[in-house]
Amino acid sequence: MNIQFYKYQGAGNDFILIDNREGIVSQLSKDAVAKLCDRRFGIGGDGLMLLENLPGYNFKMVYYNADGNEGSMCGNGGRCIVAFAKHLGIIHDVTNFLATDGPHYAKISEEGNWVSLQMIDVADISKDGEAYVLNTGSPHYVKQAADLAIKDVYNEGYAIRNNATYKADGINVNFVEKDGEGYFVRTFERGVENETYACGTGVTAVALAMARHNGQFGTISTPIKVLGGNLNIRFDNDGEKFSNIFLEGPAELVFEGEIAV
Ligand SMILES: N[C@H](CCC[C@H](N)C(=O)O)C(=O)O
Repeated sequence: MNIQFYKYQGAGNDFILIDNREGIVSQLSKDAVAKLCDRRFGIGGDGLMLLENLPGYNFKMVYYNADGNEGSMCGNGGRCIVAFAKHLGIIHDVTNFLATDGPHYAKISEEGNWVSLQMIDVADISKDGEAYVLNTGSPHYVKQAADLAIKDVYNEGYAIRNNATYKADGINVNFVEKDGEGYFVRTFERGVENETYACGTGVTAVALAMARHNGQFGTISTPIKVLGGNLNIRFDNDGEKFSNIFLEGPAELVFEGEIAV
């Protein structure tokens, strides 16, 4: 069977999107998703999403990592599926959709290529040595680093993601370095099992962890540079929890086509 797909990217984190409102895709096997996401044997992508109907919401986001496993929340994927919903005419400037970690509110620019996505509130941040560990919809490990541009993110990220603490459930590993008013971040992603060009829940985790680290309270805006572009995170920190967290950045349709599944 041939299905129509759309390829999106947000700061270089790229995704395959399928309009599944009519239920054309009933069951995607792990192998089928992995093949579609393969950059040589398929379309290529860090993940694949189905946009589905759900009463009470504009749509439901179903997210798979590139290895074919159903993933947890994906921030850049969330921004891309909002742009996709606008492209399909399902929404205009605001939306309320359901993802695996709960409801998400988002705002999209008139041109449809800039998305501000609300993320779940975060109260718990723990430490693993010097690193911070927190869940922003997906689990993240945040570690400060020097000379990040030349760091071996693959091997160091791989070693942390596969150590005794994290091997079973996996974790996304973010390295962060101060950069002007904000930060530069590189991420080894669980489920892709490689470094990606950007990770939305990851830069969100970094912004919160750095606010905790630096004892910053109130309303905070943190620009973050990643390999694939620039993102911004806005949030409130009252000392008890982080709320009104928004991940902001570009989301663009790259191409569309048909593929056999
Ligand atoms: N790229 C994603 C993260 C995907 C989460 C996935 N790697 C997992 O831990 O299941 C983002 O922009 O937030």
